[in-house]
Amino acid sequence: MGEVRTAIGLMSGTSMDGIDIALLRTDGESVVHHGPSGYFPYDTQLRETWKKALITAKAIKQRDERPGDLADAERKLTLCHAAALKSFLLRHKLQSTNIDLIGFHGQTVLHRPDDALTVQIGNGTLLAQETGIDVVYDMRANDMAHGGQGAPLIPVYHAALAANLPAQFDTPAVLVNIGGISNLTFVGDDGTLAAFDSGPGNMLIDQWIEAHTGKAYDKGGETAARGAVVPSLVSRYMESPFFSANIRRSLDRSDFLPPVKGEVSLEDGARTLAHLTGAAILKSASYLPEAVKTYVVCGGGRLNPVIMREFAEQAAKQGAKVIAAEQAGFDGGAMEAEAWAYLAVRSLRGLPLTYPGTTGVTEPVTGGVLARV
Ligand SMILES: Nc1ncnc2c1ncn2[C@@H]1O[C@H](COP(=O)(O)OP(=O)(O)OP(=O)(O)O)[C@@H](O)[C@H]1O
Ligand SMILES: CC(=O)N[C@H]1[C@@H]2OC[C@@H](O2)[C@@H](O)[C@@H]1O[C@H](C)C(=O)O
Repeated sequence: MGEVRTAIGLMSGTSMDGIDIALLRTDGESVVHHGPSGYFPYDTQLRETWKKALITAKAIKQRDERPGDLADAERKLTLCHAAALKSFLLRHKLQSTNIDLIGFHGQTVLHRPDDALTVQIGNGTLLAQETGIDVVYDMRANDMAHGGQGAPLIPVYHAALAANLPAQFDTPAVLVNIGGISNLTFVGDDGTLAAFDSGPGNMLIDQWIEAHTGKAYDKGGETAARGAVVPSLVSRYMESPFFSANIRRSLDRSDFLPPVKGEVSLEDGARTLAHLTGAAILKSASYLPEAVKTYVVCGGGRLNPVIMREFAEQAAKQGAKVIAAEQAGFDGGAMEAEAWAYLAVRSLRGLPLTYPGTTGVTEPVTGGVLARV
């Protein structure tokens, strides 16, 4: 076993709803201890700032460019992370000297795998200065530099967790993250690892709900529960070349757009998009090496009962079961942040973050930039 470190992962995902934090003790291979976790939501003003940053970022040609208001947004985002971390430490009676390392994802503002361009705003050097803790950041770039999709990065952590899947669940199992975008990791009984982005997760539902109600998401799937699936709309999304291409591409938020307002009712739109989330995962899973028996769902989508029901009904037709991460003993809310802690420790040890089977990278590669205090 390598040196066990206490690491904190900080994740601000494509939903742009807030910062997930989790503490992990690990050597980057085995997980020795799952520590506390937390969530620090962004207020409306900050969410607007990140949304503007997505628009500004479209002008970026080289990944270190920060046009217009982007440099300001990056500083603001980094300071938000520093504040969240400090309050997390306080809440759990921890000192910065108790923490060896931070794994900092930042906020993806642009992701164009076809142009080998991925940009996460977040200044690792500033975060190290502000917190007094070493930071590993920018973990996607090296993968892309070696021909990878730059995402998903979580599979190596999913694989570590899958080794502890309770025996009552049939294998092969797939861990599915339903965040803004969904991604999945297949862990074969022989250890085969296959992973990719699987389609829109919650992001279309969030945008659809916000456009009609001003609310950030469909809490408890309440709106979707009152609607009906519109098959023609499902078909339109499923006709996207994303689902039929020869290679599995990673996704940017802008790759799928919500329906046009007025096209269907608010309720039918929400229901149809919840159905689509499951349909997209299952279509993408058809490219896996074997038929899946159990889908273990993490990420915010597991908290939308309509997504879970729609997904479970469609999966059952293929003989597969859908369970929430908690049913398998995992923390489905903390998993991404834990993964970033795990990846940071792997980066420090020079261990691979990604593999040909996970991002299509040419060979297993490490990644990340270390900012020392
Ligand atoms: N109680 C709930 N009811 C319905 N939906 C919920 C609930 N809680 C969270 N969600 C959904 O989950 C989303 C957040 O999920 P999550 O935090 O996993 O996304 P993310 O990490 O930002 O995305 P990604 O994994 O793509 O980077 C919210 O935007 C919302 O759509
Ligand atoms: C470019 C980028 O930030 N991609 C995210 C996004 O959100 C989900 C999916 O698309 C996944 O590929 C990735 O995040 C997860 C955490 C990952 O890299 O594993």
